[in-house]
Amino acid sequence: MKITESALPQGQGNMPLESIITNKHEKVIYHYDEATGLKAIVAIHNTILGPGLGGARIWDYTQEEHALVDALRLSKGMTYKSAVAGLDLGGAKAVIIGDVNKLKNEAYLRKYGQFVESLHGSYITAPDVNTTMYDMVHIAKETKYIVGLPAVYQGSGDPSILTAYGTYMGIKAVAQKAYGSDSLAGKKIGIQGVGKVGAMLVDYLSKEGASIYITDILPGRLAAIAKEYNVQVVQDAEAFYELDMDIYAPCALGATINDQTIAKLKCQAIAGAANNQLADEHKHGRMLLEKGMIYAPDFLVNAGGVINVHTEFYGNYNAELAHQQVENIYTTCLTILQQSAQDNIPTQEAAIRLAEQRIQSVRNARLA
Ligand SMILES: NC(=O)c1ccc[n+]([C@@H]2O[C@H](COP(=O)([O-])OP(=O)(O)OC[C@H]3O[C@@H](n4cnc5c(N)ncnc54)[C@H](O)[C@@H]3O)[C@@H](O)[C@H]2O)c1
Repeated sequence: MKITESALPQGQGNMPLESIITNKHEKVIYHYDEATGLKAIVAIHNTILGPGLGGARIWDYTQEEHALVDALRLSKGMTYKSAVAGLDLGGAKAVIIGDVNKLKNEAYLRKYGQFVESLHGSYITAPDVNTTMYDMVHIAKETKYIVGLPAVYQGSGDPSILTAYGTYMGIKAVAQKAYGSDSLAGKKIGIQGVGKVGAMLVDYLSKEGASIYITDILPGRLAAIAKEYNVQVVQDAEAFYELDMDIYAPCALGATINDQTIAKLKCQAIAGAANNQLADEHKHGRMLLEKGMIYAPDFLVNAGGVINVHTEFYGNYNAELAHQQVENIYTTCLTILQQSAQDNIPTQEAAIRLAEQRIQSVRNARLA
């Protein structure tokens, strides 16, 4: 089976189910509840470093196989994200199938919480597409294996704040590599998508004196940001790729780095918060390398959110510790960029290699 981009909320299309299944997931569980209409899949990819943590997304998939593919792919991504961020967490993801507007209510969320509880902590749930930190409050009535609650419930609150900070660190790291200095003063930076993360990124970049270009499909978002900050608004989404910018920061959708956009982009570097930026991880990672364009791996740059909830899971939420750990994205990113240059491999591959080495070394330490 092949799926197309439009079938998924975000991410890579044309990925055969068979190739994803060979990713060696530890466990995949399907749960159906007739009374509430809950249909959920939890995919646990790898728990060598710790319990599998990943968000729960609700999406009205046209076919249930698409949901399975999404769960398998995203849970594997979480394994790498946590491993490369140095967290004691494995990778997992929950995908809940259905129309969020028709189905989501307290009973539905509590039923989902019971399902999570039945997995005895091998999976820890969190907010994702169509699930908010306020939904977590209902889910938490049924399970202790949950993070991402609002601050008033002793949770870590809105993850976007640290995701934006991590993205800012990634941008500074690519600038250091490209220009020999991580100062962003005067650098032309294009932010695609000024939602929760993109808007906060504008704030960091404007404080550093960057020259900021923004685009978004929502004119209201553009107007709100332009009212508050000195930014150039680009209405034409396609023309955005051809801008004379130094750094491109994708903060909207996945798969925006593809055959068409690589041909148009003139920037020196790419670093942004969006998940699954490379339409084809191998092909487009290699194309960027060959074009001499520095690419900060997305799952490293946007790890601020999972770093934030990580400290919530292991005891009391510690904002200061989380902030420090997010700052480390800068150093890790430089290490990966260096490794990629040294071995002439795409940065995404260098990041995956680093994650796999860490998982393997911890596995070896346990066996020794
Ligand atoms: N929020 C987090 O903590 C977090 C963590 C990890 C990854 N991410 C990823 O970062 C990205 C941004 O997250 P967010 O929380 O800011 O989301 P958001 O929904 O608040 O913002 C996304 C913005 O992108 C805009 N957009 C959508 N399609 C677009 C297009 N074709 N061109 C230009 N703009 C477009 C939307 O209008 C919106 O303003 C997403 O890909 C998300 O999955 C977010």
